[in-house]
Amino acid sequence: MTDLGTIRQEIDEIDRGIVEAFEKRMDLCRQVAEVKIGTGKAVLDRGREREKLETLAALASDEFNAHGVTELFSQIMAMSRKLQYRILTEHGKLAGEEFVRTEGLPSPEHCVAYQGVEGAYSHAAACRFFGEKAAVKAYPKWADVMQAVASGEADYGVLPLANSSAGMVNDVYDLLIEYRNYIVGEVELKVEHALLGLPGATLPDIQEVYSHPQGLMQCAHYLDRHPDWNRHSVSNTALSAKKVLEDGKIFQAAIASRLAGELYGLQVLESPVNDSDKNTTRFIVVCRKNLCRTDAGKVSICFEVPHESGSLYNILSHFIYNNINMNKIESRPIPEKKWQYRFFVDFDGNLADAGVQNALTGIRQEAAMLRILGNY
Ligand SMILES: O=C(O)C(=O)C[C@]1(C(=O)O)C=C[C@@H](O)C=C1
Repeated sequence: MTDLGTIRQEIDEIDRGIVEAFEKRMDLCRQVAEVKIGTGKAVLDRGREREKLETLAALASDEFNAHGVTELFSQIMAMSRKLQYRILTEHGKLAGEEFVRTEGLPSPEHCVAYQGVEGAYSHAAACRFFGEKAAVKAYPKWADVMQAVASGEADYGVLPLANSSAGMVNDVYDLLIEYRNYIVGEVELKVEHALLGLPGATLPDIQEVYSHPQGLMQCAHYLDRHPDWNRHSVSNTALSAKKVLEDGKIFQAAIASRLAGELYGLQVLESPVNDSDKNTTRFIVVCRKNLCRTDAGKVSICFEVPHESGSLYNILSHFIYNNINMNKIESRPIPEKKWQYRFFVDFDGNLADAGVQNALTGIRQEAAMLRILGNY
């Protein structure tokens, strides 16, 4: 039997040959990129790749190797594309060039929009980001906030995007696509809910509890310990406090902030009632203008991929290849395309970074849709 050392020597020699052939191939791909820049032809040519994979797989001696050859050459061609995107980027074909770079965000001229009523967590987030003196304006729905920003009625809008216990705020993700506003900032707020009742009410009086669905979700374990309480959703936590005051019923309680309790003259029956003491909501600040702070360190994008095997993997490979740290991925259904999804990804970086530009150039060409939602 041949010993391991001898076999390995032979493998090493073959591998050297593969590297040499790979480098020759990449040199040719460099030339392909120059031609494509000249002609404006897209880097990705699915037809050519499919044909190549079929031809090469047919050269293999058995099915196992045919599968291996398909895998190997898919990767080689993916590498070739990444090299070409880099060259495209070097030639100034930048993804994300539509953004206007700014040292700091301009102060609001008109107002900052938030959803709910005074005392809402979004109100607190707006004050945290823009300062207590900023002119804020409440709107009934999240879509109204987006619309006010899109129309210029408000300079900025503050919306909750995710909560550390209840997860993503689906509707706000969908609104980011529906409206062409940009994310220009973010603010995290530790959320501590209180159970609020009318002055004089006690815990045993309570039968009906009102809050925003997110508030109810974030206090689900606490509420489970009171199975006889009926839970009701309203459009905002602070609004639930207002409602309890206005209804004047001793058996009603709201789940909202202490501040909302103070504003609407309710008393704290129990606090905190959220299940996790780390309960934190991440709010985004949106603007109609495509502003990007020069020191921005996070990019948010949304993309759709063709409905075929491996397409998400291919898109994510652009982050790995360009050494980009992706810190969040979420998906939302595309209503017009049954069982298809759009993806929302956050990653570290600035649109001026070469790696970010390479990755976005690749994703722009290979995804069915790409939107850069913001760099902040
Ligand atoms: O032939 C091309 O057009 C290339 O860009 C080269 C190549 C390859 O590496 O073979 C790479 C990307 C295309 O999707 C198809 C093929």
